Amino acid sequence: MSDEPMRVAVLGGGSFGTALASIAADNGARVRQWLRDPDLAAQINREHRNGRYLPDYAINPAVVASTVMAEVLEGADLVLVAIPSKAFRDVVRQARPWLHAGQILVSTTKGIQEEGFKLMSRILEEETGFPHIGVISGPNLATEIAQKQLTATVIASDDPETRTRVQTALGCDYFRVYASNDRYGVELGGALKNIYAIAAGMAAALGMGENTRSMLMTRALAEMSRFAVDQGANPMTFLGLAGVGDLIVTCSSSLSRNYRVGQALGEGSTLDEAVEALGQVAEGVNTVRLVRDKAREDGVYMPLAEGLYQVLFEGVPAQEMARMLMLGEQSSDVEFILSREDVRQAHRDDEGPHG
Ligand SMILES: NC(=O)c1ccc[n+]([C@@H]2O[C@H](COP(=O)([O-])OP(=O)(O)OC[C@H]3O[C@@H](n4cnc5c(N)ncnc54)[C@H](O)[C@@H]3O)[C@@H](O)[C@H]2O)c1
Ligand SMILES: O=P(O)(O)OC[C@H](O)CO
Repeated sequence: MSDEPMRVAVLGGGSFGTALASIAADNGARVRQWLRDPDLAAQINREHRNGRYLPDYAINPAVVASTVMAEVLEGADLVLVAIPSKAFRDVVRQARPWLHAGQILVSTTKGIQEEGFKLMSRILEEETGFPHIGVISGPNLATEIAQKQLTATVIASDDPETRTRVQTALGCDYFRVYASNDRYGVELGGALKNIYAIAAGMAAALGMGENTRSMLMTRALAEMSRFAVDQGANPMTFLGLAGVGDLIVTCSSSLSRNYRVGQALGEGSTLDEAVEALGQVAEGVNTVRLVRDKAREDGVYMPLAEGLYQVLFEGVPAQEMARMLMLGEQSSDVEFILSREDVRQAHRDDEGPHG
């Protein structure tokens, strides 16, 4: 490997993109960050601060921000795409003329494209056809990372070079980077947990207790892994940082934007009011709609996603969601040990001919 510093490009000027850019610069990389807003780019270059998304964070002065894609991508070895899912493909298309097959392309985005139910790394693949593609996901609240609180993420790719290069670029003493080859599972975990973070925020605002929160998170894990396995992911991924790890943090912290949307709904706001007050993207709002439709289409049992969908889009009061949870099927605890079908069959047998 050469002694030249790694050249990292970050697309996106939000809080996570900014924190990752600064970590890479701390690790000695030459870092360029692309964003749309020229005033924010100027502020990052002048004050080494992102006043819009992470006002109290001292960005490494070596990070150079720009609104010009060519300047940011020129010579980049690693490209991190930190753009909300709705704009992701569009931004990758803008970047495409400066991308090449030798680069490592990594999505940080925890969302789903409506057309074709596609995850972001799939979009990277479709738009480029390049071989070094990965995704990072884990318990990664940007605000805490900016405070250098200890945490870890997962780099998932079936390409070993992508995994090791990202571990080198981003791993440091407060941000560990673990590896996985289940790209789809890791990416789906990151998208799905946003649904349950909204439900958890709502439950907290409605005054539900710790037992309830624990039940909600655990049944959420069962539901998200059931769905993910149906879609082809490895269930073991959900035992890791990008599964249960990210679920716990996002369902527990009001630093999570998805959790905050849920809290606002539980306090009586409409969805529009909750999203407007947030002023940032909460991917879970869109994800719950897409996942609920997909689960229905594929016959996957997802009572929590269904209940949340009804609260968000069909005017069902938030209190009803808790009731629906308690009225759901009393089925298997861990389906990979005892299948739901076995529990159902036992009930049918118990009812017998008189039942
Ligand atoms: N913030 C976090 O704590 C966090 C942590 C882990 C992962 N993520 C994921 O990473 C992704 C990026 O998160 P973030 O918090 O850095 O940013 P964000 O989701 O708040 O997005 C903001 C950035 O995207 C830009 N953007 C939005 N629409 C755009 C468009 N049409 N064209 C160009 N740029 C556009 C905004 O200008 C801004 O720079 C998210 O999708 C999220 O799921 C976020
Ligand atoms: O602020 P959220 O809800 O988008 O969550 C941020 C990260 O995904 C937490 O890992």
